[in-house]
Amino acid sequence: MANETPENPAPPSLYDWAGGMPALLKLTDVFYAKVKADPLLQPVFVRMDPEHPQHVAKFLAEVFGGPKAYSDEHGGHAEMIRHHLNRHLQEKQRRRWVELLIDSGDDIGLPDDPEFRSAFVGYIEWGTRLAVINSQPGAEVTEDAPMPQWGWGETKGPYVAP
Ligand code: HEM
Repeated sequence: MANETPENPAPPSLYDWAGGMPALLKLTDVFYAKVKADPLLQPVFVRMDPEHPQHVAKFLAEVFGGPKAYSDEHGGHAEMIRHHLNRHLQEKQRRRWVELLIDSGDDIGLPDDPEFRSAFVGYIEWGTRLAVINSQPGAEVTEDAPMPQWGWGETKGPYVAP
């Protein structure tokens, strides 16, 4: 961050604020259990790879400023897009995906300060809408698409008590 000083350090990454890899692994574990039991989403994930929850946790970790494990081990952004091609995802399925992920965040005690949740939901809205777009007929993969990097956005940092 450009203006950081010892008195005014850079804010933590969303990854660190969320609780790092243990929190994201717990989040996707709880989330995909809900997905598998959900009538709208169950058919979409019927052939889900058993490691899918861990892969998505690594993807989220990287987007939120954590280790670059999804890029190094699983093919990066292009590979994520490839998994969504021709899935014909519908808006109502996207909405349910978002709802269940937020519910899972509450279940595992993900930080619930307004600043974190606003940044988290901002990414989830953006990412799920892209997933739907990339699942429609004719969508193509851009091989060198960079991994998104998500920060605090307009809130500029975590909640600080008055
Ligand atoms: C922020 C939004 C999203 C992110 C970050 C995300 C991330 C990912 C990643 C990383 C993979 C590949 C996993 C791997 O490498 O094994 C994947 C696959 C997949 N995603 Fe998403 N996804 C998002 C939204 C959605 C939505 C909204 C749906 C459906 C409603 C969806 C359905 C799927 C399906 C069906 C697969 C393939 C699962 C399998 O065959 O194992 N995704 N997603």
